[in-house]
Amino acid sequence: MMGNIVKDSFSERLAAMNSHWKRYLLEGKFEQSIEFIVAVNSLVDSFNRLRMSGLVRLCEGLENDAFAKLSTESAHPISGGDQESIQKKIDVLNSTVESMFLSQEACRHQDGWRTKVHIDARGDQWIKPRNVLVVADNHGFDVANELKTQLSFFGFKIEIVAWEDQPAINNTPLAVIFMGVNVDATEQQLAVIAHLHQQFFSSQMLYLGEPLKPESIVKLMRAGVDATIPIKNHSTMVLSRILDLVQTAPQEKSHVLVVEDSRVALASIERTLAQYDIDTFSINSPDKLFDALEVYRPDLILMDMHMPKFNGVEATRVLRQTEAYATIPIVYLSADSEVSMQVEALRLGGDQFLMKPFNPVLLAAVVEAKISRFREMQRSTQMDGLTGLLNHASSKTKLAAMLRDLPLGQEMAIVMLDIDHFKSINDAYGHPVGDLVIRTLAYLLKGRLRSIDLIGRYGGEEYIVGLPGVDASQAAVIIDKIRQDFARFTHHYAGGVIHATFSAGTASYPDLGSVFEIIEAADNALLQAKRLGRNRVEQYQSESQEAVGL
Ligand SMILES: Nc1nc2c(ncn2[C@@H]2O[C@H](COP(=O)(O)OP(=O)(O)OP(=O)(O)O)[C@@H](O)[C@H]2O)c(=O)[nH]1
Repeated sequence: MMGNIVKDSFSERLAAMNSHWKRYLLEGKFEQSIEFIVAVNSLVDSFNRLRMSGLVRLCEGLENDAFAKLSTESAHPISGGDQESIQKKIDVLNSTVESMFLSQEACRHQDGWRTKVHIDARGDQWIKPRNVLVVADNHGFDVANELKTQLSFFGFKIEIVAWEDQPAINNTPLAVIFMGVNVDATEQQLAVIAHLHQQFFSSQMLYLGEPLKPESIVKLMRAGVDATIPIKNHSTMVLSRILDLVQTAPQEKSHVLVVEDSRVALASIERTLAQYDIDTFSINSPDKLFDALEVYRPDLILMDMHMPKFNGVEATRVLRQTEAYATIPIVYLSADSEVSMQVEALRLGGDQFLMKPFNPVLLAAVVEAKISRFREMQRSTQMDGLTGLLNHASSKTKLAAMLRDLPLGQEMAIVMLDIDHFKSINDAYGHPVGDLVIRTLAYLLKGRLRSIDLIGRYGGEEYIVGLPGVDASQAAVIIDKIRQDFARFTHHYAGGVIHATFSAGTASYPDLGSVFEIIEAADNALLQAKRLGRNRVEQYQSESQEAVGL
């Protein structure tokens, strides 16, 4: 299960943190306390990647307390009172994680990549149950109800309560949305926010209100609000925030290629990076660099400056001449403190210089920061700015990779979708309203399809979807449900409301063998859907070369 992959990536870190703390309690050594702090820090990072802001805060509270009490070498073992204070925070963290994942597992239906996906194309598997709590007053009820209607199209269960009511909720909500329609939050409302924040620590807290003054925003944040959203933006911003929460896929592990000829230095680098869950592959000479890059495909190279044959800067200059490695981050390690040499090394293509012996916390922080910026940069070239979906080129590349990695015997459907008469929407209501419709369909697809599915913006008002484990006719059923809901969806804009529809065509592997053929066939089925009157889904059938409609 995808949920388990997410859980495993940090449950291992949580277990490591607990075991470091137990070891410290037994022996009370300074080094063990540092290992414990490093493990807490790695857990913060893990929750950060998963955007679990509540758990991040809980962990940071523990980290700060641990730093304050454990970082003085002469203070060890620390007093019983200090141990108890840290223990309490660890207990709260453990029980919050446990209760949160028990409730999430109960309502999660996502399947993993390599498991056979059991398709019930009629069923509710495709509408993921998610609950959102909305807190509103009389002025906000209209907006809250409108939000409820909109979010329910995306498969959310919304409960609206008044500010003064106590919500009777058993499961932690994915998000709590506070409506502050007319004025700044009152002291009582801030108290309600703080109370719900304490009760649902891991939920995303959003405040939807009039444009707020910075001091009002600070007050809300102190009470536990994660983000404030101007009310006029609500339909797009709230949807995108909430869909981001349910779409967060586990971050891929970071991979670092270490080029280092000293065995001692290498062992220490590998141990440090492993503690941060960073994978390493090591070579002892730069002449093996290209072979290693080819097989390992790292996100960063950690390179010793002084090695036999040729040095780190020369190796970097060679690498930078190859297009594939022109931007990969390179961090040098060196015992040489001469500034002019460091400046020259950076000028010739390196990204950062770290001194040996290195500080483990700093090494891991530099490696993670560089990798995350590198990935962000790669992402921005792969993503469409308006919708946050994959763009045309990367959709095709990813679909080819999905087909290549498809488990033996599994089908995969590709769907082409196109909004109907979109030109006339633009002409009648203007480009920004057209953009809103484009974005809403993107959100609807993101909200309704699984996180293993591929969703791309193929052209202006055209989308491409890849559904592993699904054949063309099952895909047609799934997309047809989304089509019906999209046609009913009310798009709100400054001048009123409009409705829009889309047409779609489906085709699948193994009826057709290559991504190119499947896309072409799905596109033909889409054209057929347009010819037959639009607002419908057609399925490509290879035998008759005729598209079959639903
Ligand atoms: N608002 C907006 N419009 C876009 C964008 N990209 C493309 N378009 C417009 O989308 C329209 C596409 O129109 P057509 O390809 O003629 O098709 P259509 O009007 O949707 O008609 P059918 O597809 O035949 O139902 C063009 O007017 C483009 O200018 C975008 O990012 N935003």
